Amino acid sequence: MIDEGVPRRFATAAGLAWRAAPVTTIVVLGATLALGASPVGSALAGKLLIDQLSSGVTGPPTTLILLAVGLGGALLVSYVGNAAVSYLEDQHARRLEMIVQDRLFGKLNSLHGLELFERPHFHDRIQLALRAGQGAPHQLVCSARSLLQGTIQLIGFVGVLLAVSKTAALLLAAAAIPRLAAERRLAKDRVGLLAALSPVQRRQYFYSRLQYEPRAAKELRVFGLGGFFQERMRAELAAVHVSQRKLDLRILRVQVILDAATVAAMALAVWIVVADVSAARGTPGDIAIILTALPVTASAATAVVRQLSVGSEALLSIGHYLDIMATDDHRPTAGEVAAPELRKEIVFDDVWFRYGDDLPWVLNGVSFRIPLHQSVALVGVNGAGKSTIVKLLAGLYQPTKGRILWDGVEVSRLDPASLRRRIGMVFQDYMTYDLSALENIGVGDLETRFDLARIRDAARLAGVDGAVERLPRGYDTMLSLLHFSMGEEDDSPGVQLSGGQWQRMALARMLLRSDRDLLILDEPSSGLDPEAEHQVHQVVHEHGAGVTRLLVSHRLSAVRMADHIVVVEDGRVSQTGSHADLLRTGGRYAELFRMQAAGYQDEEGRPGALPIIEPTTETIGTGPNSLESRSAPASPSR
Ligand SMILES: Nc1ncnc2c1ncn2[C@@H]1O[C@H](COP(=O)(O)OP(=O)(O)OP(=O)(O)O)[C@@H](O)[C@H]1O
Repeated sequence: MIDEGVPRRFATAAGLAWRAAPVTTIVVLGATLALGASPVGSALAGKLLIDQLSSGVTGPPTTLILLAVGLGGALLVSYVGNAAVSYLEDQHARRLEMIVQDRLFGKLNSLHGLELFERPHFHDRIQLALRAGQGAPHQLVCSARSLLQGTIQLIGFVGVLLAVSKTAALLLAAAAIPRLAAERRLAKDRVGLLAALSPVQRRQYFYSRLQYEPRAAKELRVFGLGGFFQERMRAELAAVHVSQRKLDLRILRVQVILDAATVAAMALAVWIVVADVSAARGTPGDIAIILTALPVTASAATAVVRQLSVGSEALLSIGHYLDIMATDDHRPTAGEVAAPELRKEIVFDDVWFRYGDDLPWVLNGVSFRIPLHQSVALVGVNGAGKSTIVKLLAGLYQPTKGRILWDGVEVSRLDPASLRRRIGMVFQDYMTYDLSALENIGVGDLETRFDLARIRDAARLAGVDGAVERLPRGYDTMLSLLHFSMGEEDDSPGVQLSGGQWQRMALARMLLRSDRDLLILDEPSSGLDPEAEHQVHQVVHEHGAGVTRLLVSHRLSAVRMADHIVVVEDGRVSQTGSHADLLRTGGRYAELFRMQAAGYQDEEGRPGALPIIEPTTETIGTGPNSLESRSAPASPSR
């Protein structure tokens, strides 16, 4: 929320500006003082020149020369100085942008949980903070500079005006007061509108992206949805425009009234001075300086008020930046203990969880154990809570009630980064990065991301090495439909893998971490054909032997190899045991298993063309049936 105090916001902006470029800040400050004084200097030099020439007294030529040089110098400072300061400000703005961006993204990357990233409000706040972060500190620095420059100018000219005519000076000052109040109000309205429009703009962005993203292009064309989303995008944009137009109209109305009042005050002031000079209460130089000073004073006053308004708008926006920087992960105990090597077991002890206070319970007291060096498979129907269990174990959410224990220490007390270094994981909704094939696997372990030999080993185990080798640039091929073009001319379509091949890339990414304490595989083979799926599980089984594993799969033929099977129903554990135990005792698992097995049997009850797969000793990556000798079905898990 934007409830940070103005001094705090100002201190933040000034601190950022100073850290971005201290020398530039000092130079700009000095130049600002000179620029603020130069118009007053040139006006005074002009008045003195005119008075000197019109007095008829022939003074020494040195006075005239000095006045002319002074006038020229003041003009030079204001012209050249403005260009130089504007150059320095642009440099300053870039450094400021870099610092603010570093801090904002540093903050976002330091948030360990997923909760915040799934909230629309948080996304709106990020957008506002990014916008504020990019523009507001610089806006504030510029307006502070302009304010200083304008104030010096104003003080100088008001001094001149006071010397020439007090009434004229007071008149102009009076005209500036309502402008000040109105601009402050409008600044608040502008920032308020920005925040109010954020959700609308988010939706508009979402609908617009759908119309050009390659991932959505298929369905949009097949279902003929282009016009539908275009219309929705249009409606959101129209709503944005209506609100903006309302504010623009209000600003226009206020400004027309204020400008008219200023012009009237100026006309009155000129009339007063002209009357004074006609009555021999002034000199021709007074008229010259008043004619220069009046418009400059009026525009300096307007500029000062405007800069106050721009500055306060920037200060309000900085509230959004501070808001994100102050965001916490609601993890009061996290980070106290570095995750130790797993020596005994992981225990889910009466774990309850729901995704929000107003949402239903997803886990209702889940308890089970994952003993060291053993494999546990989670089984259950869609929505039973399996992926939620997995995400809780990885520390991406915290249990609402109950405990998850890593060798007796609550996972919520462990430093999340150290915990994740001990885990290798494949997600059900794995990522497909717009990076090279090498990096797509290499990001699984950043420390060895350029170690081609290790990456190839992982790819071979996952059965995708051959497919990658056949790509136009092998492991250096960019895997992206919208690949990062190498130049203007390079507009060839990017390379994409099939759904199954992508899944194997995700598996290879995890296999780079197969030396970790715990491997978590959430539906690692859903996009693979049955034989490939069996082989993937075989690899995980053989390669992961001796590693503690948690596996989620709907294919019960794949989980039967697990040491323990945990059946999850409606957020509860309904059965545990080995495959044989569970078949013997009957119940939900036996029911599901028989149902799936029946699908693979012919009418006489014999195994059909796709048998329930028993573990074999076949090695992945070699032989005619190796994964990579066959192309995977194009059926991504998402
Ligand atoms: N981020 C989320 N926010 C709110 N609800 C969620 C979220 N993720 C999952 N859920 C809900 O939690 C319940 C359990 O989901 P979960 O993904 O854990 O089930 P699952 O057993 O893995 O299902 P599947 O077999 O379909 O993958 C579902 O009702 C789902 O709607």
